[in-house]
Amino acid sequence: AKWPNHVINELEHLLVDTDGFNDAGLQKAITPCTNYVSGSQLLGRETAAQWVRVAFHDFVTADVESGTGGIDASIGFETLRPENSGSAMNDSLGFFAPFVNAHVSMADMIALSVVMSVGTCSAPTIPIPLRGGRVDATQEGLFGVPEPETDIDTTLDQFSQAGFNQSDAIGLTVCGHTLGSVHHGGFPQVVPQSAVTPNNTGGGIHFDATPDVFDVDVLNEYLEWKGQRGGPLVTTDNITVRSDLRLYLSDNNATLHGLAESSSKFISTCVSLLTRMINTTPALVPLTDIIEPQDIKPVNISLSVDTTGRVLFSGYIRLLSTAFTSTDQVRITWTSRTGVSSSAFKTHANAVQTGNSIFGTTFYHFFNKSIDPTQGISAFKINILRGKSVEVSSNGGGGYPIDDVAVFLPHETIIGADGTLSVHAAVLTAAEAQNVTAVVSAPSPQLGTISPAIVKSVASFKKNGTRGLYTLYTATVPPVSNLHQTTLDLTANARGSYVYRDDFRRVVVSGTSSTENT
Ligand code: HEM
Repeated sequence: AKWPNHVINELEHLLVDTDGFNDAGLQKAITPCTNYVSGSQLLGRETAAQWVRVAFHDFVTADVESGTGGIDASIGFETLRPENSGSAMNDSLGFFAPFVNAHVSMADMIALSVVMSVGTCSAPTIPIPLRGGRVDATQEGLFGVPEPETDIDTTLDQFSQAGFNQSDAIGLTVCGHTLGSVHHGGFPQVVPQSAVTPNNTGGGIHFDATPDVFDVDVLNEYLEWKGQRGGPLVTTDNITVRSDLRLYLSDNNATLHGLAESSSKFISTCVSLLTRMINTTPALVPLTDIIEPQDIKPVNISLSVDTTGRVLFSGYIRLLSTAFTSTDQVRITWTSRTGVSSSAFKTHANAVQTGNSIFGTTFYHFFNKSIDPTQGISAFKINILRGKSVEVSSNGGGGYPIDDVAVFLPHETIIGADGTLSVHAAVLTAAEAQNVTAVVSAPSPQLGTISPAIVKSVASFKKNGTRGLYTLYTATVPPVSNLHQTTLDLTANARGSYVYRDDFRRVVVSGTSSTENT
């Protein structure tokens, strides 16, 4: 996919920037994999396991024949149903909510969290391919999550409606139940009060000896009848709630014996089943290509127009250690507004900071360059210099596009005492803009779910002075919830039906305060 693809760039960021500079903050929640991010460690709960369970509960009420349900975050509206009991649902959606924005749906967060959990809680890393583009439901969906009490025929019917046959259902369940526990708190009919101890106040009993590792242990312990013997849903005294045992025995353990052939057979089957699970979405929801870690990634690239009318071009180039080293140098070259190249149109990006990820080390390079506004800029290329060799990254040929006609100025946003925003933009005067507007996308609370809805509104800009070759514009935006997740797409309609855009900009940059002057 050509840059910029905001969905892919955002999800790639959450997946790859997991530590150090520009850490997106997702992986830390499950590091180490025993961690519980939503409360006391003494509860015996595990965030990584919760994330996988949430995805299962969202997915399994899909009706693939009619093309409804699946991973669509409808689970947020369904947390009061007995079939979704336990703390996993609201813990997870509550943790994901601050990550949601105009291009990151809650449904994509649910899918991404499975990839993150399985990838983080395995060594070597088990990679589940991630696609993006899921759309959030606006209301609850069908019932139909199998419960410990559910009889085997109903359970298999529920999986079948979601597109999973008997051996898929057995496989997916044993794959899920390699992580985490069944808790007395939530499932007292399965786990007795005696499991509750001062260090395990939620009364969790593991499915296998390694509840924080995505591995074949659960299966081996069950088949060899040792350790946790498959866990509480196999071994509980309450026969009615031995749902895993009923499921595993429904084909006389044939599926499980097949999976137990080797650890790699187990892992590859789990990858395939979990991939199908997270890619089960309502019909007509097209998913993106598989999101690969980008070796070379432009990050936070933006233009600004300063008070003297200078155009400032800035951003980061992130290199990944899978293809580059810390000593590789980065140079940016660009073409003018009309597409002309010049040896003068270049700048260095200096190595600033690094981070780590399951995909390698990230090397961030920063640049901030003043551009001659009479020449402007329309596209840039990234040159990586190693010794005498130069690798040019040109976004598939034409360069990375950047629009210098319409420029949003997030550093100049002013927040009034009542939360009203005054936002600013600069549009090249020569373009003779007729109409400057912005769509503001604010993740906002909605009734019935902890997951935010993206509320969109349109702001109309008015002329407000000039800066060099640019005309300044300003608009008023009513108070938004979640200011730091709110983004704006600026559009200037100009002479000759040209349309200029500055898309997916944060309305404020962190650190912006109401005292900043315009
Ligand atoms: C017949 C099907 C299933 C039933 C009846 C079932 C039931 C349960 C129950 C009762 C718990 C305990 C939750 C708690 O105490 O918080 C649990 C935990 C879990 N389940 Fe399932 N499950 C099924 C299938 C699956 C599948 C297909 C997956 C994922 C692919 C999955 C993933 C998990 C995970 C990761 C946990 C641990 C959660 C934690 O530690 O907080 N389950 N399951």
